[in-house]
Amino acid sequence: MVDRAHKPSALSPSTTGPQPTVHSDGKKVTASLPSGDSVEVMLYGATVISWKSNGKENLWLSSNAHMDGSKAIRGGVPVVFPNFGPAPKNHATSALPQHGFARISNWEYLGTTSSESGDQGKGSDDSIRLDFGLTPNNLSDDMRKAWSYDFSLQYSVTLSKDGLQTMLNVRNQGDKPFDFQTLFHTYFTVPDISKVKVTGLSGVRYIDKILNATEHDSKGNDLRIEGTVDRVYKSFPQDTTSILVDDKPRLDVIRDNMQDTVIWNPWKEGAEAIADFAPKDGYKNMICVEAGAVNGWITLEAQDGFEAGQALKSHL
Ligand SMILES: O=P(O)(O)OC[C@H]1O[C@H](O)[C@H](O)[C@@H](O)[C@@H]1O
Repeated sequence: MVDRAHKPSALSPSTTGPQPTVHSDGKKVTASLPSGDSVEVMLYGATVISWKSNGKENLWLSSNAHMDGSKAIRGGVPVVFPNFGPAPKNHATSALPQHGFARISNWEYLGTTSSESGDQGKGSDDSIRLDFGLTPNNLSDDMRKAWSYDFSLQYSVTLSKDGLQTMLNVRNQGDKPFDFQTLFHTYFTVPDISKVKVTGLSGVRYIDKILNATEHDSKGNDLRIEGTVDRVYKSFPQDTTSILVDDKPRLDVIRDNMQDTVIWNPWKEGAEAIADFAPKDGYKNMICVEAGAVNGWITLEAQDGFEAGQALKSHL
């Protein structure tokens, strides 16, 4: 799957209608649709750093984010694998850093597929998929030693009008099972956190990481952010979590084969303590809604595969 030959960095122009454009400079892949939607993905971490709908940004990116591959990128959509949070002691992931190695490894760009559904006029492509791959060959020696399983990841980022889908395909290429967690650590930008409501949490139990990881029942359907929030909502009955601004839908996160969602805002104190979080009052303009499989571990048998993801919809 990830051995697929590299594809050309730009699609050839066509006479059939407006076409998506794709550009890769070896560090970043950028794709745009005729509708004014665009996405930028760094090969470092396969981190989506920008997703625009109609030219308007949906994601938050720290102005102090490290873009040189020296540290996980603070903002956008970092990919968490194979452990979420600090790795537990006495576990196969114990020697790995917080949130694993996927967000701090250099991925390969595998190529592009565009498709037409006819919505934007005859002959025009209205979605474009960018594929990225990661295998042990792409890991640093330290990471390979710390987690020595034979795996492959294919990460597909599909841009469509008002939508972005991210799908992760995990394969165990080896002869012994491994356990993993995964999550899309999506930082959304919002105009004013005091006007934000998160819905779709009704009836979901959560682990509150700032209350000694104690478990609670969500009260009511809506969550307002009025201080530090760091919660793992687990085993959702419903697929969609939404961000509303002034009671109007702004963004939807639709899980596909992922049961959990982390809601995180570091607030003032947290932002102060995170060196690459800038500006320091940026917590007023962001919220992380992180779809994942992080409550417990997924065991992948030898030669088995797992696929899961999220579809993001923008109402901007
Ligand atoms: O600072 P990072 O390693 O990027 O982690 C940022 C945050 O990620 C998740 O949302 C966790 O639930 C938080 O506990 C953590 O602080």
